[in-house]
Amino acid sequence: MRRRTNPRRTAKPQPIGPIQTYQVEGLTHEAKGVARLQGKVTFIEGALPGETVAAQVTKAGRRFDEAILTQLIDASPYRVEPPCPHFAACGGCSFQHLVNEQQVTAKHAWLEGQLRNLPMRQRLENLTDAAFGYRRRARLSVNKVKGKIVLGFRGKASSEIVSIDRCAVLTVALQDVLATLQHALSEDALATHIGHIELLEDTKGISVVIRLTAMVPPSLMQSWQTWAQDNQLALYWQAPKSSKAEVSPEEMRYYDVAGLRLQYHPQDFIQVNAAMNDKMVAQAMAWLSPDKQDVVLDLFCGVGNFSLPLAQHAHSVIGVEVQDSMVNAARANAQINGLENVRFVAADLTQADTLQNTASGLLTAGVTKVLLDPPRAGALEFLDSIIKLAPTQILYVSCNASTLARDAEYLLAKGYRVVKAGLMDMFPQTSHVETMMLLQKKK
Ligand SMILES: C[S@@+](CC[C@H](N)C(=O)[O-])C[C@H]1O[C@@H](n2cnc3c(N)ncnc32)[C@H](O)[C@@H]1O
Ligand code: SF4
Repeated sequence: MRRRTNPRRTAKPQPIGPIQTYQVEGLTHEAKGVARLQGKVTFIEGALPGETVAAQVTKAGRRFDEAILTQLIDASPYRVEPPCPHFAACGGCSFQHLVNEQQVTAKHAWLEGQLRNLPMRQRLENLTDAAFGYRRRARLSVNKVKGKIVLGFRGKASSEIVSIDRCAVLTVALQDVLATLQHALSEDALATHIGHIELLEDTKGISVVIRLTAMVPPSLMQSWQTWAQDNQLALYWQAPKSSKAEVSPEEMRYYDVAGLRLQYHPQDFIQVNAAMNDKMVAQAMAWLSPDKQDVVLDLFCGVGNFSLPLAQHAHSVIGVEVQDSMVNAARANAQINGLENVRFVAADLTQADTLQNTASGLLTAGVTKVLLDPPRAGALEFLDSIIKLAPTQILYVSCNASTLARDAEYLLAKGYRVVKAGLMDMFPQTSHVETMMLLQKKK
């Protein structure tokens, strides 16, 4: 069977100019060294601040150039040998050549820049944990190249799949499963019928979700079921052309947070870094400090990762989430944990009237505090609906500092002030930056 060509496939950048010497002055949060040559800014892949490097331009723009490092002339004292042998080719990590503390320093400086227009009395805080072995969830692609099965991640310089046998950011148990899977897939008929494979580790154990691109004979599925049993793995299947929600069997997984047990299904969202999730939830409780007078609204609540810990302290909690499966899981989680002061609403928050329609109910409920954890696009569409509820405090958890800055500026104009904010290094070695910000209604 011919594989579809990927419309997003990108080619490896090619050098277009002479090799030149650069003094590197800065670092972007995407791990590109920043240098200037005759006044023009050049972003150099792989270069670090304080270094002298030889580099070659791959893309010349009007305002800046992009270049690749060809020779390290004088190295930074913070440069380290990347622990992962796949680092040069794999697109999963961008920072392994820089000692972890300096990665956090670079992300911190970048975040300060993003939030520069927001008056804040306190300095940004940093929340960190292990630099490797932290990922409890990973999605690997499968492809056949020149007759060989390739299981791995998309590449750094192109979207070709790079074969990965060990991945240093995965939990140790998932690293072992990956190695076993590589071996099992290499000669198996199933391999050509798989789009991607997801690995998950939680408190219950390890599961593997196989997304099929075509139906396969039941005998083949059965032999994989046996493989999974032999390796003490739970196996889930996603049928070809099915929606993300159609993953079978129905059997739920679970993870622990804040002394609670939370069920979820493998297609549901959970935070990828378990140790950082524990710290993040603890920080959210400490910053928002809900007490028995508080009615807390938890927007984008997933399976109740914040809502249920909040319900342990607050008078009551209302969680809002668009995915029915997660709302059902959240309701079950409240029951399992014996929390009767929390309810969950299934609603799409990007629809302007969602909160407005429920606003009268929420107003009667007397919401005092709001926690929101939106996707990258942020929350601008419904900030007015939140403001109408007049919460005394808003805790904003963000995976996109630029939409956070925009939304916080809006809240500032509407009578809130920023109490504090902090960087959460959820994904060390990568350029992702997560932020938590506490806003307070001015008296
Ligand atoms: C970043 S996750 C956070 C989930 C949860 N707070 C946690 O910590 O596990 C964002 C959540 O927002 C939900 N979501 C995305 N778009 C939404 C929308 N338009 N309305 C309501 N929920 C939405 C997603 O399904 C997902 O569960
Ligand atoms: S994602 Fe894994 S395999 Fe890829 S560079 Fe990072 S540690 Fe290595």
